Amino acid sequence: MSDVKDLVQVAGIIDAEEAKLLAEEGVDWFGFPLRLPSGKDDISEAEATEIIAGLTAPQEGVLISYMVDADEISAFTTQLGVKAVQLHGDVTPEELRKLKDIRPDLYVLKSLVVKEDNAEELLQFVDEVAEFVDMFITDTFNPATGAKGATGLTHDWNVSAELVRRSPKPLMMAGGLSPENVADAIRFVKPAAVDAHSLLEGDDRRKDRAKVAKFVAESRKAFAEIATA
Ligand SMILES: O=C(O)c1ccccc1NCC(=O)[C@H](O)[C@H](O)COP(=O)(O)O
Repeated sequence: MSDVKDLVQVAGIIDAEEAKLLAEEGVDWFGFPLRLPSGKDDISEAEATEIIAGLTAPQEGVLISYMVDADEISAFTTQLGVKAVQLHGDVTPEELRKLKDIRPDLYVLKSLVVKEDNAEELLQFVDEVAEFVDMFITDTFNPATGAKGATGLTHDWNVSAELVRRSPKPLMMAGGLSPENVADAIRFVKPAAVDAHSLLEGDDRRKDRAKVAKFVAESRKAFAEIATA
């Protein structure tokens, strides 16, 4: 997982059938939000562990977590058998440093949740923690609900683009990405990776095969374009 580039992640896997669909459509990383503060996980830890064990490289399972304690994060990733964790909570720079110290093998993604007026704060945070993080992921804040992830909302892509320019580490872009807008997002922001959840679902709240296929195809096409631009 050293040179992570042109990667497509889909988050919010709810069962083995959905994971199989995503694998068949060429998704690289599979995000499992677990132990959410709401207490309402979409999948059990046991089923997530089984799915993760069945993935074959370059496919990887990623724990999406609000945990903020390095020891707890480390223990939970070991339990699940994941090589990567996406930290969505307010983890301090000290805990990020500790996590890197105790688990140099773990690929750590830290979220940068974009609000109306916090671009400068995010840029400073990147400067502060980049050495303890392997990748950043931008996401969108929903002021109406306070949600920091899976909002289905886009944010100001100028902020994501500025974070890409500033960060010495690769950046995954997320927040309201869909089959229709992902290519424009990649061309504008030039991220190393993209991620989506809500807008790949059908009315039954499961991932829709046609939407996933188009999201992957549009992403690959745009990544190829920016590589040659
Ligand atoms: O995916 C979730 O259910 C989730 C829940 C709580 C925090 C983060 C979560 N996911 C993180 C992701 O990587 C999502 O895919 C990302 O927030 C984008 O979601 P969306 O805007 O719905 O595409």
